[in-house]
Amino acid sequence: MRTVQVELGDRSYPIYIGPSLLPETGSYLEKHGLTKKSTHLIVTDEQVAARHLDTLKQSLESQGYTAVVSIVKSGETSKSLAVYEEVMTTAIQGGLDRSSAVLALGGGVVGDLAGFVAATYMRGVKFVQIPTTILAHDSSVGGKVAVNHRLAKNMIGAFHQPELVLYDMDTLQTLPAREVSAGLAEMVKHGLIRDAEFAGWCRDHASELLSLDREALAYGLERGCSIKANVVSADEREGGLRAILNLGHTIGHAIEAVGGYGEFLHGEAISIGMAGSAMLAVKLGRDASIYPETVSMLKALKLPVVLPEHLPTDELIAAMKHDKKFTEGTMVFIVPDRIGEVSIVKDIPEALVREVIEELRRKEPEHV
Ligand SMILES: NC(=O)c1ccc[n+]([C@@H]2O[C@H](COP(=O)([O-])OP(=O)(O)OC[C@H]3O[C@@H](n4cnc5c(N)ncnc54)[C@H](O)[C@@H]3O)[C@@H](O)[C@H]2O)c1
Ligand SMILES: O=C(O)C(=O)C[C@@H](O)[C@H](O)[C@H](O)COP(=O)(O)O
Ligand SMILES: [Zn+2]
Repeated sequence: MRTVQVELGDRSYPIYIGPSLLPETGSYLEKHGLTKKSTHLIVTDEQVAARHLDTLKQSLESQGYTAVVSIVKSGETSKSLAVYEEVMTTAIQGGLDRSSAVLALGGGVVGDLAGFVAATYMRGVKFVQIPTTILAHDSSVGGKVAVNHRLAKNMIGAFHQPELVLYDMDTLQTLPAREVSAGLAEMVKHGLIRDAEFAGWCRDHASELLSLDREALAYGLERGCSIKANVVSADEREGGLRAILNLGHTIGHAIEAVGGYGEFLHGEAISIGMAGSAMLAVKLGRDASIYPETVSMLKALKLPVVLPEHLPTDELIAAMKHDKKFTEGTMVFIVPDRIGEVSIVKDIPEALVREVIEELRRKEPEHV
């Protein structure tokens, strides 16, 4: 088993990554001091429940824990205020109290939704992340929790750190191929922002990662989580540095919102967004190789890099103006300086963003 620590003073917590962890959840909760006197809440989705809910329930029962369960529909549309209210209803009817915890069993959708419930139920209760997707090596770490608004992603949310992250890699073996690639988008993002060698490693080990080779995955998840943990430890509430984790997200979140939260998976949308940021970097005078190199890494992981025709530029630009980095009337982008290093650049002219959007619809470097 590998352990990555998120250092946040008295809110520090471990990310346990390894096989056969889900059946041991009860023992981990005990080790982390979760009470057996209150009822807890498991939040999961239909696909994950069908595969993993019984194992979790049995593990909790065997250690003397009681939990009620809220099963939401699978997919991004469950990150909504309507579903949040449903989950809250289960928590209230189940009699959760201030010593209870919310356990998120699933991918980033369940994690963000359940986390927002944990952050707000009785003004905040304990939270445990039990991720089951590759993408969730990002979403389960760092405490950003939220639901979407029709007009903009993650618009209604909070910062609420988990007590622990229990990442049972066995669960990943049942992920559909499209979800595997989408998850790898955030993995290579962690390399692109902070570690050129790791970004190259992701490309060079793409076939192992795509085929869910356990050793490659364990290394990739550990390295991705470590990079994320370091950034979060340095800037928990995104006063500055943490914004680098948003590489590709200004365009990516706009694609998700304009696409109606369902057409594109988060990882697919930010892959196109990362290609766009690399294109923007070149337009801003960075080395011309950044764009083809970025695109080659994304394509190796079977990710999209071209923006589909049917998403109107005006709607995308309007959605981008709801980006959380958009302040004081200026567009802020995370711009690669080279592979493995990025800058937070303010005052990006809208005309330049429009140019990138238009080119992103058709352009794919020929030599990639
Ligand atoms: N909070 C953060 O820091 C953060 C970071 C990155 C992404 N996110 C958010 O995460 C969300 C995307 O997360 P995701 O990609 O994990 O999506 P997801 O939670 O929707 O899971 C993807 C799909 O895979 C299914 N699934 C999950 N685990 C499975 C398994 N083990 N086997 C088979 N199927 C399984 C789910 O039912 C779902 O249909 C987005 O909403 C994004 O905004 C948040
Ligand atoms: O943890 C962060 O910080 C991130 O930006 C990670 C992103 O991958 C993630 O998609 C996050 O939810 C985006 O947050 P937002 O603040 O742009 O809504
Ligand atoms: Zn993301």
